[in-house]
Amino acid sequence: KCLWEDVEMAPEDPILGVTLAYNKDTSAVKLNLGVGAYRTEEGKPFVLESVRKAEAILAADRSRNKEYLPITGLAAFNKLSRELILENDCPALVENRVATIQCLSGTGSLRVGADFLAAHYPNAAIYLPDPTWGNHKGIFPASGLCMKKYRYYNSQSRGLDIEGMIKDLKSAPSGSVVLLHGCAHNPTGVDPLPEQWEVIRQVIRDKGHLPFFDCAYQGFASGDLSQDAAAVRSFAGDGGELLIAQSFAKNMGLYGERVGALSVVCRSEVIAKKLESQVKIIIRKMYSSPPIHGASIVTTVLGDKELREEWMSELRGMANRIIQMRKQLYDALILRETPGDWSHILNQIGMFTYSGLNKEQVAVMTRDYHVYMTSNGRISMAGLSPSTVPHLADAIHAAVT
Ligand SMILES: Cc1[nH+]cc(COP(=O)(O)O)c(CN[C@@H](CCC(=O)O)C(=O)O)c1O
Repeated sequence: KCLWEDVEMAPEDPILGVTLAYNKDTSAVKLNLGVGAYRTEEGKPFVLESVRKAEAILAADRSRNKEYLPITGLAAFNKLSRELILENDCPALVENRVATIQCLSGTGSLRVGADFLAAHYPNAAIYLPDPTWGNHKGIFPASGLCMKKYRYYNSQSRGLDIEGMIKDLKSAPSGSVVLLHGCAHNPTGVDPLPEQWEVIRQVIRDKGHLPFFDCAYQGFASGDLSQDAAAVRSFAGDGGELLIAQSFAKNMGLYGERVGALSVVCRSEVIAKKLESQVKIIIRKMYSSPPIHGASIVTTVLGDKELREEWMSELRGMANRIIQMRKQLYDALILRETPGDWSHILNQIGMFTYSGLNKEQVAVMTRDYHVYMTSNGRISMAGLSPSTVPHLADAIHAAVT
């Protein structure tokens, strides 16, 4: 018998596998609305102008080399990244209480954070919103954390189940880890209102829970970096501990560069230094040090006033295009008198519409209209353009009538 003959063929990832199926489809009208990656009106991936300019600056700089970065990554990147998510005058920053470590994009930041918690915050379960980004359910158990869930989405109202969420957070054992989406909740596109965030924050602090923010879409949801960071900042400003995973995949279009950061807000500078030293031990044995190029792009863009301004306007442009697609899809369904209330398409925030279509309806749309999306009914709005909205509306209409 050959070695590994009995190894099972693993299933494709529910999100990334959609793209593989899409690529195999030869139809001229196929639509990839699966992976959360921005596309232009022409349906093409988008390299931001501010990023191209930053890369030109880097390429022209003959003093640069390809030496190893420190285990914690590019120091200038770490500083700029934490200042982006937290306000410069945030007490935690002013008192130097934040340890920031460059990691492999959002996924890597979550995984390093999870390994850190498994080692230094043992016996606590991590509570995930129901539903949540699929890979959360892979990352945390891989680090050895016990996973629980808290109610989040109300499928009847298609809104936040704030009562259920608060009840579950209150009944969780004190000191539990609570995973929160900073903005643009994936897959529902439903975010707490500012006043609801304040209730959530108070319950978490009263219970001594440890909040872990996953911030993969800062600036991408509303187009405004501060608005999208408001929830995280309210926690960081209250003096308690906090973990933050950041990603520059979407908001700077650096998907394949794998640029992100894990920040741990502590109660003192001394504790932050000790935590950083322990996170270094975890990273050294995992991948030793992070890639230099993407972090250098982010540092160049954020560190230059003009490039940062240009980036912010490109960010608003991407967010606005997605909002336009929401309006056009909604109008197309109204025009077709498609049965059902579709106002959630307009009310949801960020890249995704959580359509409410079930997996059978999704299967019909794929089979008959070559529309590719995740089986939970999530539609990546960035995959749409004015010319393809009618095709998607036809597919949804057929699926629900
Ligand atoms: C909430 C959330 N957190 C973290 C990440 C990780 O992103 P990265 O920085 O690239 O490691 C993503 C990407 N999720 C979209 C991209 C594809 C994926 O699943 O990965 C998605 O949900 O389509 C998220 O949606």
